[in-house]
Amino acid sequence: MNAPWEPIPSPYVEFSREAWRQLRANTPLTLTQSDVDELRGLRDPIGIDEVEDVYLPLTRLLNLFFTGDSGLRDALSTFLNESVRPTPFVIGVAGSVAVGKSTVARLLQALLARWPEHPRVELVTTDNFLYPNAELLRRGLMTRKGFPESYDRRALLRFISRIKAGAKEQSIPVYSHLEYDILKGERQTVRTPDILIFEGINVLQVPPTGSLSVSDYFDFSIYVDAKVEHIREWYVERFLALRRTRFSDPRSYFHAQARAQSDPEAVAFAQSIWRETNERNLTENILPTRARATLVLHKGPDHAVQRIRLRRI
Ligand SMILES: Nc1ncnc2c1ncn2[C@@H]1O[C@H](COP(=O)(O)OP(=O)(O)O)[C@@H](O)[C@H]1O
Ligand SMILES: CC(C)(COP(=O)(O)O)[C@@H](O)C(=O)NCCC(=O)O
Repeated sequence: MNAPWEPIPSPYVEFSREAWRQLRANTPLTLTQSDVDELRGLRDPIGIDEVEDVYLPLTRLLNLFFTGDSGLRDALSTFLNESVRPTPFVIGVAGSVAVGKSTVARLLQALLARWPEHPRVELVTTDNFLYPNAELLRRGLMTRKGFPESYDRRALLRFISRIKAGAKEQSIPVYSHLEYDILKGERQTVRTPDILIFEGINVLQVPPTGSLSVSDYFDFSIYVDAKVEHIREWYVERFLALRRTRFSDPRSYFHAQARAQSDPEAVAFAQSIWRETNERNLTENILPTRARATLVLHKGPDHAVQRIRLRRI
């Protein structure tokens, strides 16, 4: 019998950025710096070198997994003695608020769509499935936005299971960061793609016992990781940048507040939203899901990916 202190082998293999970039093989660079500038989030300094070092090897790996999927489908077809049709390959992208998930997701969408095997790549963010503010207020959840209970989990599950079941198209709600709410009367149409990227803080959440969760439908998942103290800084810096830009739009939820607050008051306000909502959610709900990801991208203090961990078992 093994002694209780014997270590459990890690399911991951870890790469430095230098080692990972060698795995690009001959994957061509299909984006320019100005494409990257359009795709990156506010205050995300990502450059073309990072696309080459980190994201080209990653798209090569994803393409290999995508192609390998047809082998499993053939096995199932043989077993069932009927043809099993392809379903969209679903990639989950998880991680804290302000860690830069949306840049990763948009870059992957642009890069993967340039491969001939899977030209149709859709990107859906889970904020579209948040309850509207009126419902969050009714449930006493307005300061818990982003926590698992602030999402319509049945709608999330219905969406992803219909995608996998081959529904031609679906209409889903639309969340606006500007208005900080679900938009009344607006819908996004999602046509069943070759690849679906499903991005959101809680996509790797485990379901309550006995039920399914969206991650049960993932073919691959990515956790975007960084130290909590770095993400906190990024959140506050981004809040201040938004205050100088998007919050000046009268439609912005934070418009009146941004005008009334002094600079130090704005910093204290951003720090309090971070502390009371986002950091709590990170430590209680998001970070514990990291161990479930197929791949972990670890960012350093300058936002750049430094280390990559890939599940090999
Ligand atoms: N209050 C806000 N107003 C306008 N845009 C915002 C606001 N908060 C976040 N965003 C934008 O929404 C996107 C998603 O942000 P977030 O959920 O924190 O994820 P991440 O930073 O990991 O991509 C980012 O592009 C960010 O710039
Ligand atoms: C909308 C979010 C919950 C992110 O949602 P996601 O797309 O990751 O499901 C987050 O950006 C947010 O607004 N959090 C609430 C606290 C805050 O204002 O930062």
